[in-house]
Amino acid sequence: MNSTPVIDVARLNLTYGDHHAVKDVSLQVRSGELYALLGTNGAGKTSTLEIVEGHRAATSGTVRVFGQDPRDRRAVRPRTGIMLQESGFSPDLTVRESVRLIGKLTGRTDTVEHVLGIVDLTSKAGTKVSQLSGGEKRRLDFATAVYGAPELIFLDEPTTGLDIQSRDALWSSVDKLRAAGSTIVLTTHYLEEAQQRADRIGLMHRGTLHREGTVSELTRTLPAVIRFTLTNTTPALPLRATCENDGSCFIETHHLQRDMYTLLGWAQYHAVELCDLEAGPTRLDDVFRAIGDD
Ligand SMILES: Nc1ncnc2c1ncn2[C@@H]1O[C@H](COP(=O)(O)OP(=O)(O)OP(=O)(O)O)[C@@H](O)[C@H]1O
Repeated sequence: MNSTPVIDVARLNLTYGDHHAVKDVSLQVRSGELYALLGTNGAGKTSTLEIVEGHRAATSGTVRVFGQDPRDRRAVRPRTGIMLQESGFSPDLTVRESVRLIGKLTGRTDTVEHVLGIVDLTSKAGTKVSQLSGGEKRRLDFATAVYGAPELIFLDEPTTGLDIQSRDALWSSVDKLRAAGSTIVLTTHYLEEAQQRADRIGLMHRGTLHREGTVSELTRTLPAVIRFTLTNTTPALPLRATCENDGSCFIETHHLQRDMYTLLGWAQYHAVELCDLEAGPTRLDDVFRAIGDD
């Protein structure tokens, strides 16, 4: 990996009137990474990305993309693909015309047929944008963002409104772009997508970069959980558990494997059935839920 960051944000601040929307945010995205910028509603993700994308001026701080000021569109735009949350296509243009127009603006080389093939919209090439479904419009958005396989791609909630086949297809296209060296910046409220795919995650809350790290760095401070239901009276449990009147119990643990072994050994010995047994590592959802407790 190239050691010069693709994106370098230092002490970024943005105010809207009296509202301090982005507070002293510093982050770097390295070449080839998939960096997910996640956060609670109104945390400042879109505001931060709009500055990094060159759409908005910062109140203070510095932002460099490929070592350049992102407002220098000629230097940065040809190397960058952007899939915004809401598309800005002209409804009267056809799918083919939209891709051709936006493709030309990027200055990159590609063909309309190729990108429509990536998003499975070849059969809709002659259809007007106004006649596309919501999911098809999202796929068209993605097609224009990846036209010419840019070095840096921003994906803002890319899978919202997509069915499972289209989601899988989109992620497999992202995997191919990454294999070819593209750097990806993702925002999403589907945490499992970030958990599965992000190399690193920046977690924003109330304008600050609240936490940053790999999934395991973010989750390892929180316990894993074992859940089960007891239907009969049993001998005392071998571990500290929280149980409700209906018999449902959970155990929080930082030693999932060891404590599962203890629990299963106990259940086997006493012939206790652990109904609806589940055990899992800490998920990103839990990190989000813990934000308010920090
Ligand atoms: N143009 C604007 N003028 C004034 N305030 C704004 C403007 N855009 C955003 N805000 C405010 O700034 C804060 C950050 O908004 P932003 O859209 O960056 O958050 P976000 O993290 O993208 O949120 P979400 O997950 O809900 O999309 C919010 O409190 C929002 O109300």
